[in-house]
Amino acid sequence: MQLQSLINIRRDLHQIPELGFQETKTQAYLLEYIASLPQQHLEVKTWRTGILVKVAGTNPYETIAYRADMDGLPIQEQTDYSFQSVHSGNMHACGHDFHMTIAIGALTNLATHPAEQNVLFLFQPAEESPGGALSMMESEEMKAWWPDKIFALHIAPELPIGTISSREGLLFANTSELFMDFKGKGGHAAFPHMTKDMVVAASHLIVGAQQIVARNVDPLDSAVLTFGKMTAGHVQNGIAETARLEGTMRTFLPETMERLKQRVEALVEGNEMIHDCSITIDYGSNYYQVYNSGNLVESFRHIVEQQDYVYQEARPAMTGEDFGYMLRDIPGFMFWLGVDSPHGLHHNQLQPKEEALRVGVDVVEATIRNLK
Ligand SMILES: CC(=O)N[C@@H](CCC[C@H](N)C(=O)O)C(=O)O
Repeated sequence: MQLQSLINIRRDLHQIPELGFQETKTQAYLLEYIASLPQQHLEVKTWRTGILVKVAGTNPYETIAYRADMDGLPIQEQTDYSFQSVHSGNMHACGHDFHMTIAIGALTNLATHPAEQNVLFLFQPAEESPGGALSMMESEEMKAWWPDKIFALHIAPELPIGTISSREGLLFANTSELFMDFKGKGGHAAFPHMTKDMVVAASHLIVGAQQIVARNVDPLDSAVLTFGKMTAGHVQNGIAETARLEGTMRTFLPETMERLKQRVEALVEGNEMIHDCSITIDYGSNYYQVYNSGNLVESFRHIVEQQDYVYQEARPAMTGEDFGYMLRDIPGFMFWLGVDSPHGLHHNQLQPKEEALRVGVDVVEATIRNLK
């Protein structure tokens, strides 16, 4: 498939980012494209807003799957692209437009020149939140086409084009979302003694939370607790009755996540007493670590090097991915694809270079055909 065709598809998808399990336009776009391919080797199913495409092999001894996530993020795009998101407030700021386009590129080639084994393309909704991998795996559609091996990629803004990076074992962390709702008593800014100020309570909790990792996690282990969003109050001269914190926790060890949750709960109890308020905790969605199968990563490294791309050993990252659930039950791996963007993942100016689409398709197709 020509680079320009890949670019056109990526740009179309980039314009219509949709949040988890709302990917109806994205699904319709992909289904229309898939229907335009030669159909003799293809079978297509939908599951919620996702799609499963099976390409029959010429001498099938197993099924290998490639998974592409489909959802965008609730971020207002600030790029100067002529093909900016037309869904105000949503953006493909995590590269899922790339992931889907690369799947489409490899699928297009395989539809006319199938591999020996069966290939399953999984277009999976809701990676960012609330997580689609686990429920997709539990669906009748996926159970009927259960693969023997699986892999996926993620764009890496900090790596140059042509560089591929992965590692055996742990690649991404265990994650838990963290939502806290504060309820106190609002009032006039001039009468603080008659109120329970939730701006102060939430600020106090944020500062206290900075000690949780620093003083409860073994320095040789790793964890992160980040609050990415804080909302409270209505007016500059009023005292806020409610506040909400939204964040995420990341750990390399599953047991460290349990420790973080215990300490968060203790901190919340303490803050309720100090500020005479109520605080509820919701852990939202939790993702299982991404743990790569060693022998498959080794085979993958050979495939990358045979294609004259650069293979670089990755460090584990505190990113999360619900693809971890797929790797928990199916041998496989995930890798980083260099896209050389000056701005990183989840940034409102993420601008991956489109030449990386060609590299992605080459590597995915070669992996499907040659992974041992
Ligand atoms: C690759 C990537 O950026 N993934 C997301 C996954 C988010 C999981 C969940 N919504 C959370 O925030 O815990 C990430 O932020 O790492």
